[in-house]
Amino acid sequence: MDVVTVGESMVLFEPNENGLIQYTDHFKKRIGGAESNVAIGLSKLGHSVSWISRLGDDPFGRYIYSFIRGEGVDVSQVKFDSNANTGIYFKQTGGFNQTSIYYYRQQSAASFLNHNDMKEDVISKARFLHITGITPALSQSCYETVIHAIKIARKHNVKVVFDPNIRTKLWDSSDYIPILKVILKMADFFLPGEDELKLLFPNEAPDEIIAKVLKFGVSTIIVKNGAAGATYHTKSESQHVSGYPNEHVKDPVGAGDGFAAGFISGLIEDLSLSDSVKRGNLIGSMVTMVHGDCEGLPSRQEVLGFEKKTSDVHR
Ligand SMILES: Nc1ncnc2c1ncn2[C@@H]1O[C@H](COP(=O)(O)OP(=O)(O)O)[C@@H](O)[C@H]1O
Ligand SMILES: O=C(O)C(=O)C[C@H](O)[C@H](O)COP(=O)(O)O
Repeated sequence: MDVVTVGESMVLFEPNENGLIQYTDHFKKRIGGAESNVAIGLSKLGHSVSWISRLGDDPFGRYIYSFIRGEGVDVSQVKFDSNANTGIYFKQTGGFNQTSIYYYRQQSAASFLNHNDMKEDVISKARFLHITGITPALSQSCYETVIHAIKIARKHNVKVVFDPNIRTKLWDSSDYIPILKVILKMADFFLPGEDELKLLFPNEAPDEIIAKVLKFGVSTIIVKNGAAGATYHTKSESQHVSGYPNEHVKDPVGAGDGFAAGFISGLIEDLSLSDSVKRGNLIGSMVTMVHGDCEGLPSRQEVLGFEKKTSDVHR
């Protein structure tokens, strides 16, 4: 495997028409989940990736399983649990030009992930382990699972990519600060949004934060900044890589995961850091143009077509 990732996926319900959920009668059923978004993105770019998770033994679980498997992701490490439900969530994008997320995922099947679900022979053979800050927010056993997976990765020189994906609705107050810092200190690549850096290091200057994180042992920090692109920092250089602003943003959710898929894909192909960030920016931008968290993740041909676009109609 090129990449292994672990985390929860949920069925996502989104109003069929622009409007507030309170007044909506019809919903479109989709799927979401940061780690499976990244897995699907990598698979569509031609890489081998395994997604580890737990799903309820229910129709939603089977729908998610088939969808992710259908995108070419290895799901051999996914377990069905007959004693817990698959998580769901609702997304309101229409209305007042603000996206709101409502989770129904407490005690979900994925919140019962435990360290026995992490197989050394699976993780040790990968080049990268992708971890987000969502999984440790789900339960104590999920937190321990993530730490266990990272320890296996480090033992076998598998590089750890950490996206903090801070979801304040999943945490009690600012509990995420010490917990996500434990993970950060074990990571090789750190992919925060600019806003997330401020949440993790309140009242500290950006330069000081970068210096501190590099001292933790993280080799590369990539700070994402929406349409503006992203800036990467290593011990020896800092460089801003311009984004791909577009006038067709339909849904911003999933851009960060698209970025992660593009960036990791660049690393797998031994592109330079700058070109890997550029690919992340491109895919992040493409994801925003399509409704849904993962439906805008492009294939390799679509990436090339987008870069060389000469016409709006392809026939
Ligand atoms: N409106 C946008 N236009 C173009 N590119 C975007 C836009 N929003 C996000 N992106 C791309 O996706 C990346 C990740 O998005 P961002 O919103 O910064 O991350 P996160 O969701 O993790 O906070 C950005 O660095 C950028 O490359
Ligand atoms: O919220 C959660 O728990 C999820 O996993 C659902 C979403 O699919 C990702 O959060 C999208 O993440 P971004 O790419 O950062 O927008």
